[in-house]
Amino acid sequence: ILPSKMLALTSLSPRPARPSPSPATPPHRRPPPPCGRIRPTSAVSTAASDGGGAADDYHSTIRSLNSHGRRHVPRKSLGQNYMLNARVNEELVAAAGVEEGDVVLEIGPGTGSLTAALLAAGATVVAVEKDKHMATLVRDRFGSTEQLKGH
Ligand SMILES: C[S@@+](CC[C@H](N)C(=O)[O-])C[C@H]1O[C@@H](n2cnc3c(N)ncnc32)[C@H](O)[C@@H]1O
Repeated sequence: ILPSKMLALTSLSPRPARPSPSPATPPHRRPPPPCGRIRPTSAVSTAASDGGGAADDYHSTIRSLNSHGRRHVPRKSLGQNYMLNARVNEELVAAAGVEEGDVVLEIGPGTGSLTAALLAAGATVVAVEKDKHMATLVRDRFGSTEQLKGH
């Protein structure tokens, strides 16, 4: 079943016809395809830029990602994509029924955007982040507070 579905999807998106290679340029001499440099902002979600969220969170997240004199490139292998819309995080926290005094285990806080909403709701957050750069970023973002325990 799966292969035929995949074929059906492929048939909905036909590839544009390739231009035939110039006879003067042998295949092994063709220049590589253009590949633009990945800008850090293009590699993260831009939910806030659609007008649906808090602009401050978007800008502070981008600043955090590029702090410490480095260019953060999200790692696909770690599923690194980040929520930039503070309102969505607030809705997630409300939907989960997180209340003052709750203890929440957050696996993979990333930039700490959901962490911020959890802390604002009065929860104590135990955050476990595998990427040491992201872990540093979260520590820097919130400073030392009894409400956040990072690992
Ligand atoms: C989808 S991103 C985080 C999203 C974040 N909660 C937000 O709202 O922006 C997933 C995070 O989990 C981290 N991560 C991936 N594998 C992990 C693991 N095994 N243990 C802890 N953190 C992990 C990644 O480094 C990344 O920061």
